[in-house]
Amino acid sequence: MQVTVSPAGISGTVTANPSKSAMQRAVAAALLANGKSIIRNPGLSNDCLAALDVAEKLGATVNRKPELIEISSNGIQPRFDEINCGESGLGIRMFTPIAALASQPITINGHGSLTTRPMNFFEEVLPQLDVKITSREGKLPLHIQGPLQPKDITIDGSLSSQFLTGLLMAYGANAEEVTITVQDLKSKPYIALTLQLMSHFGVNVQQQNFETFHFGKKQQYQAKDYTVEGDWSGAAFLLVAAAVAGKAEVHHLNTESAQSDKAILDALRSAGAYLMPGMFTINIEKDGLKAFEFDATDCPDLFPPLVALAANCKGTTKILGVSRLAHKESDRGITLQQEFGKMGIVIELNGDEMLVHGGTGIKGATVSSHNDHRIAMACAVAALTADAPVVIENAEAINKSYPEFYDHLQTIGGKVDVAVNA
Ligand SMILES: O=C(O)C1=C[C@@H](OP(=O)(O)O)[C@@H](O)[C@H](O)C1
Ligand SMILES: C=C(OP(=O)(O)O)C(=O)O
Repeated sequence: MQVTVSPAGISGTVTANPSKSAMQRAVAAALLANGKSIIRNPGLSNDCLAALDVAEKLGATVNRKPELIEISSNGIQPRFDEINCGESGLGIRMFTPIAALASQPITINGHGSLTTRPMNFFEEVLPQLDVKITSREGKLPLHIQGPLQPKDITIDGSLSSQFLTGLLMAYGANAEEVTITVQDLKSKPYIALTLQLMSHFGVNVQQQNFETFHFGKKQQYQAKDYTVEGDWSGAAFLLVAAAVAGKAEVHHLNTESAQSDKAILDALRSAGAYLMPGMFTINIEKDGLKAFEFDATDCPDLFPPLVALAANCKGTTKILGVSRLAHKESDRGITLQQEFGKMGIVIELNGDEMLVHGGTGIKGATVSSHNDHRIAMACAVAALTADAPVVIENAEAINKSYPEFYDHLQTIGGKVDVAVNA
């Protein structure tokens, strides 16, 4: 699908889409519980749909209603010997240890960019928990056979927090007096979100400094009623759109959320945007924008919207944390450099540092999403202040996290033309 976004002013009110990070965790917890859980404001992005499909294959019954989803479960009781996590990094890294709670052999698969993302962690760690595993040299498909036995273990958290999220969720089902110790954990707020979600579903973990995670007496996930929060990582694009091209009011964003990407507010403030945050509504308006510095090591998904923001800020913006981007849906440091380069914005990559030379004028161009949802959305936002339309190829990539994105952009004034067959 090809989408053309034309330069336009932004003005309007919109409600943030549901967070796929929260939704996927909730589906996993509902699967691990006994009884009927209700998920309100459910996400229907591809990653969320993949999580629902995995939950069904591992034993849950999913009943979709107009405003909510019911998930009934009796814990892990696989109905199939293969699960498919779609393109979701969180999905595969969370559901692999969960599937390993079963004693039967299971193949874990996925498609698209997920087939090239590293899973070596599991080969190092799962055998220590009595799980047999083979892979295609650290990549999909994974063949596992449990049952996973929670034990004291030390792991490396530097590549991704998602592996720890998976272990925490799986341990929650039957761990007793064991501790996970983590070295060099990145993306810590995502672990705070995991612990918050687990606690909502009745499993509490004692953590210290995000280094040790202790499970005391045996606990059990309880079926719960859960409302999915608005997604800061998707809303970041709308907020930046307003900051560079007009104004907007975005609803259903919790400023007290555990989501790491609410840090977009700090970056917008540093860039000089005019912000009026309420408890669940953010009002934002364009003001004199200036280059800024921001450390995105623990919120790597903010790089694409930050680059769209920086492209509009006069001067050189410095963003730290580039090393966190290599293994996402694309190698995002490089894809941002390439695609923004086509729009006339020079980006330098110096080790862990990204320098964006902004305020030089954004040019109309044909760009590629590299099948990466956040690259497509960043280019769409950059188009708002370009000198001519920007054509985005493989624009359907947004469906991974935010299928409503182009509609939402239009709701607040964006000019978006979709060529379905292109
Ligand atoms: O746990 C999660 O929901 C996520 C964790 C982050 O990954 P890393 O821990 O690999 O940074 C983030 O990039 C991803 O989009 C979602
Ligand atoms: C990297 C992302 O997700 P995941 O790792 O879950 O595929 C993302 O949403 O940008």
